[in-house]
Amino acid sequence: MFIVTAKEMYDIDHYTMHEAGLDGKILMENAGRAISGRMEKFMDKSNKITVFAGAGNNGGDGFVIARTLYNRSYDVQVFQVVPDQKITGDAHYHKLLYLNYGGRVFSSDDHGHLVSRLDETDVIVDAMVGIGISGKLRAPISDIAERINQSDATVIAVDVPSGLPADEGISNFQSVQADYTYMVGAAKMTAFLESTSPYYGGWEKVDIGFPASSFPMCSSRELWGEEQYRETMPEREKYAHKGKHGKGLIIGGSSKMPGSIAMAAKASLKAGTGLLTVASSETVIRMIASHCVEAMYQPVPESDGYLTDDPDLSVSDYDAVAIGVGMGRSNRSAAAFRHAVQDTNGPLIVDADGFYHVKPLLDQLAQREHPTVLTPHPGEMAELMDVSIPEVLKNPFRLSAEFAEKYNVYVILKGRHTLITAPDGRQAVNDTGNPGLAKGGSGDVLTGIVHAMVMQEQGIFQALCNACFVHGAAADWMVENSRACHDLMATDVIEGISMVYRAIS
Ligand SMILES: NC(=O)C1=CN([C@@H]2O[C@H](COP(=O)(O)OP(=O)(O)OC[C@H]3O[C@@H](n4cnc5c(N)ncnc54)[C@H](O)[C@@H]3O)[C@@H](O)[C@H]2O)[C@H](O)CC1
Ligand SMILES: [K+]
Repeated sequence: MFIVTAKEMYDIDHYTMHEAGLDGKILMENAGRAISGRMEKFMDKSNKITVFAGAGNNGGDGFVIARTLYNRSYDVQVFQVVPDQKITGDAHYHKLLYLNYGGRVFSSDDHGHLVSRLDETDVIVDAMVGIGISGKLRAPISDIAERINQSDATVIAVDVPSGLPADEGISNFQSVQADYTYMVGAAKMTAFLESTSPYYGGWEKVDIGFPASSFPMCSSRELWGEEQYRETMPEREKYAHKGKHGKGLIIGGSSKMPGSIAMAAKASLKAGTGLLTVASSETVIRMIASHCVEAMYQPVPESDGYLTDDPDLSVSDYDAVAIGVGMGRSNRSAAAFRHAVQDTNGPLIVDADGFYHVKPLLDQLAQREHPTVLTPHPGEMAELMDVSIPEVLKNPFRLSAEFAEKYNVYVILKGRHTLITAPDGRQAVNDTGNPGLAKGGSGDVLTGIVHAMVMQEQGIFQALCNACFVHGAAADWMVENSRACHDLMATDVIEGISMVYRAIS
C-alpha cells in the first residue's frame, strides 16, 4: 500500500483521468460505493445515518455514500456545510443523483434540526473536507467538527478526518475525531504521525480503480506489512552452509551495560546470522558469554569500563558490522568508531550511543562504498540533525529523507510507526509492533535483527524493512499469545522471532 502526500494523490488522480481516461465521476462513484459497502459492518438497518458534506470532492464522496445507503433503505440525511452555489463539478453531479433518487439535503445552518438529528444519529459520515484542506479548519465547519466530536454516534471519516491534511508538517490543527477512516486509493502521511494518527481511529484503504502503475510513478513511499515480507524475504536454500548466512561482528558493551550487546547478539543469531563474533571488553565477555553460548568472542582493550580501539580487530573480515550497543559515550571509544567506519567492508549498523560517536564522522559516512544504517529514535534523530524532538515528530518523512540523502545512509527512525528511509529517497513505514516495545532493550534487539537481515540474500532496503517487520511481528505474537504489553521483555521479543519465522513464510 502506497503512502502519499496530497500532491502525489492529485498526480495519481490526474494520470487516471487524463492519461488512462477514467472519468472523475466514476472515481467518486467507486469511492462512495466502496466506503458505503464496508461501512455496513458498523450498522444495521434500524440505524440513523447523518452525512456531513462539504464543497469539494470529499463532499461528493459523501453524496455517493448517502445515495447508496438511502437506496439500501437506511434512514439517511445529508447536512450540507456550505451554501448550494459552492457545490460544483462532480460533487454537484452526485448531489443531484442523490436528490433524484429521493434523498434529502439540509443546511447545517438549521441549528435546531442539526442538534435534534445529531441526538438521534447512530452513525456520522464525515465528508466535509478531505485532502484539499488548507490551513486550520474554519467556521462553520470547525464548529460542526466540535459538535461531531461531542456526539455519541460512531464517526466514519471519508479519506481523512476533516481538519487533517494528507501531508506532514502541521502542529496547529483542529480535527474530527473519527472512530474509523476509509482512506481513498492510498494511505495518507498523517495516518502515521504521532500527533495526527489518533484522529483516524481504525482505518483501511479502499480501492477505487486507480491504475496500479500510477502509484509507483507518483510515490516512493509504502506501508510494509506481511504481504511485502512474504514477497521479499529469501528462503533458505536446502544445501546452505553457515557461511552463506553471514559472518557478522557486533562491537559494543561496557561494564555498566553488558546486557545490551548480549541481547543484540542473541537477536542476530536468532534472526539468522550464520557465524557471529562479539567484540567487547573481557569484563563484559565474562558476564555475557554463558547467556549467548552460540557466539564467538573477541576481547578488546578497555579503559575505565569503556571499550577502546583494538587496531588488530579485523573488521574488514566480516560481512556486516554493528557497533554502538551498550557502548556508552566515553571519548575513549572514539577511535574504535573511526576504525569501524574506515575499515568495515560491508554494511555498517550504528545504534544507541554510537550516534554520539558517529556524529563527528557523518561526512566520512557519506564516502563509504557500502551501506551504513542508523537506527535512531526521535530524540537521537533530533540530536544527530541539531533540531528539536517536536520538529522530528512533525516532519519525520522529510527530515529522514534529507538526512539519508545528505550522508548517504539508511535511516530507521524508530517509533510507533517506524520509518525506514534509503539514501535514494525510498521510504517505508513498518506495519507491526505494539506499545510493549517501548522498553529498554527493544532497540538492541532490533539492531541484532537488522545485523542478521543485511547478510541474507535480499536488497538492503528490503532487508531493513523486513528486520523492522520481524521485530514488530515478534512482539505482536508474544502479546497475542503469552505476554501483555506491560510485561513484554526485550528477551521475549527474541523468543518471538522463531514464531514469526514459523508462521509467516
Ligand atoms: N483522486 C482522489 O484522490 C480522489 C479523491 N476524492 C475525494 O476528494 C477529496 C479531495 O477533493 P478536493 O475537491 O480536492 O478537496 P476537498 O474536498 O478535500 O476540500 C476542498 C474544500 O474544502 C474547503 N476548505 C479548504 N480548507 C478549508 C479549511 N481550512 N476550513 C474549511 N474549509 C476548507 C475548500 O474551500 C473547498 O471547498 C479527497 O480527500 C477524496 O475524499 C474523489 O472523490 C475520488 C478521487
Ligand atoms: K473528511
